Amino acid sequence: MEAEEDCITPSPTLEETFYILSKKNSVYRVKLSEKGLCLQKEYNGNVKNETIALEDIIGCRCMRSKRFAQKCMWHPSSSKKYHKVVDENSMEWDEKDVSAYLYIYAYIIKKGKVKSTKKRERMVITLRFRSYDKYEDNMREAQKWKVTIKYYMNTQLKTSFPSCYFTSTDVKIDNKILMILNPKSGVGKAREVFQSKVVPLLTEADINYDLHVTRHAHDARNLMRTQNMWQYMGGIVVIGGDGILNEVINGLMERPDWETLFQELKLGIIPSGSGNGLAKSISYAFNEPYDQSPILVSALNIVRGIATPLDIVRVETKNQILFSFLSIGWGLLSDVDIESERIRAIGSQRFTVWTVAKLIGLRTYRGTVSYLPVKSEKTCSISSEEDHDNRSVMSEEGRRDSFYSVGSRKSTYLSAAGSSYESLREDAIRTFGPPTNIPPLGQVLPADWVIIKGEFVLVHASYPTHLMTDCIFAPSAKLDDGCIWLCVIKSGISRAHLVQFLLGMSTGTHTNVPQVDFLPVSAFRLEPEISDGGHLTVDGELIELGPLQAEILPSLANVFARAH
Ligand SMILES: Nc1ncnc2c1ncn2[C@@H]1O[C@H](COP(=O)(O)OP(=O)(O)OP(=O)(O)O)[C@@H](O)[C@H]1O
Repeated sequence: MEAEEDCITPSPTLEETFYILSKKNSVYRVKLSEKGLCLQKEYNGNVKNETIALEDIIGCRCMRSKRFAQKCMWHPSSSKKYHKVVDENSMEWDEKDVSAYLYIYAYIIKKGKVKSTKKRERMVITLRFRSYDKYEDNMREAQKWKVTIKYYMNTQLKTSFPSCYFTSTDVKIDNKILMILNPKSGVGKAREVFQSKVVPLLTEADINYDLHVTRHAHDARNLMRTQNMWQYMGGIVVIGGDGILNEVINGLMERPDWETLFQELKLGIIPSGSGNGLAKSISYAFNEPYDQSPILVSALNIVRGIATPLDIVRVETKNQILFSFLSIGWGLLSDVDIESERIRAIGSQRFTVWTVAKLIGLRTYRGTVSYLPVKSEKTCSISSEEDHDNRSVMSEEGRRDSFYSVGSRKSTYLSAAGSSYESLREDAIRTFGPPTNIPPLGQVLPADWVIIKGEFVLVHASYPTHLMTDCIFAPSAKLDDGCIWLCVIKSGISRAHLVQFLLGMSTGTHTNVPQVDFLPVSAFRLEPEISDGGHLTVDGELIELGPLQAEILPSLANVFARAH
């Protein structure tokens, strides 16, 4: 007997041999350990091993035969349909068959059709338990396997995200998820995508969820602010674009309990927008084959329940505080993003078409860009011990009480420290969230800031790698590196270099183009000349043109990701 490859089975917890009735001399030895399943096929003296890693398993269900028993003990789902089964609690079972079945759902990485590409593929492993004469005894065996698999999945989750809520006795992952679907995102197919591609996975993974379909802009934001989010310790997931996730994050920041919610809650995104920058960045960070099946890969992140830290950026304008997870832009790229809205129906191609149009009549904008360079990546957040003149550093107490009114256009600084804000209107919505560590807008910046005054083609900042699926804007970024990656292009750049820059954004080579500055910073300030016009965007959403400053809040949020 020779093994093709070794199964990863460090001291298997459960082990069972299953016979294949249709093939004499063939058996499957199946071993379960905390690493996953080892399927060992023995046929005429040869041994073939296949390992299904635990992180690739999303769930399992016990079933009972509906009409007739199958002959094979396990098979990949891609092969023929063998027989019908029903849920163990169904009344439609076949009395003559005492077998119990365990269906194990896994999504494994396979080679794609194109060389060197990979993709995730569904695989269903069916184990038939029939050693005993009574169905109840066979079902007990199947249940033992199911409970053990779920226990291992749960343990993996606890290790990766200890603050998650679990009941100590029940191994079922029963935390409810809130799904927020934007029916208008992208080309308007989010509902269909959810029903056909996401719901089946949620069922296989036994995920308990509520679905909220947004009715208008700001619906998700209002929901976050006003509803009890503590019932959604399974996470909050948007089915839409980056704009709807931006609403969720800002809505959560409008709650007094924002701090604990951000610690406990996992946020997720199933892409159906036109940009989908964060969904791509998350998969890119963990080397997941996103491009082949973005929805499947993103939904798998969610059903496995593992989370990883994500940097958030605090954005301050003249009249509001915003929280951003993707980008801030002024000039060419933001103009393209906003102006191409009118051809939204053509999908993500709209960006390419509009960029070409903008290059023909290239505009520049006057203003001042200031930034605080990082001292070293990974530690580039602003230290609160630094002694800057005019800096507003808040005490822990002040931090919890800090709020800002987004309903009010005129706000007054009340605290001496300067980063606690109060609305002039009683009923205004308050924004909480961490305080600033940089001087308020309008105040002089410390000496370690770099200040550039002039005329710009664009100023664009990104914190994760991708602005859009096919735009790797900050190739060196990590989800939690504590850096804002700031790109500055001044007027005077040659057309050739600008084209090289734009083309390079799909591969990441644009960062080395001459006349392009690409810098990791902890914070920056933009002071555009309003009369020059142009668009200012945060996470791809338009905001009023005016002075703005941004600073990194390292690892403030947690996002679903296949972080191993
Ligand atoms: N039911 C709705 N009708 C109209 N607008 C909505 C609705 N629900 C949400 N919105 C608004 O739509 C905006 C864009 O949504 P979303 O980000 O989901 O899609 P997108 O713009 O196509 O994607 P991307 O941001 O990735 O480009 C959000 O800012 C949100 O305010």
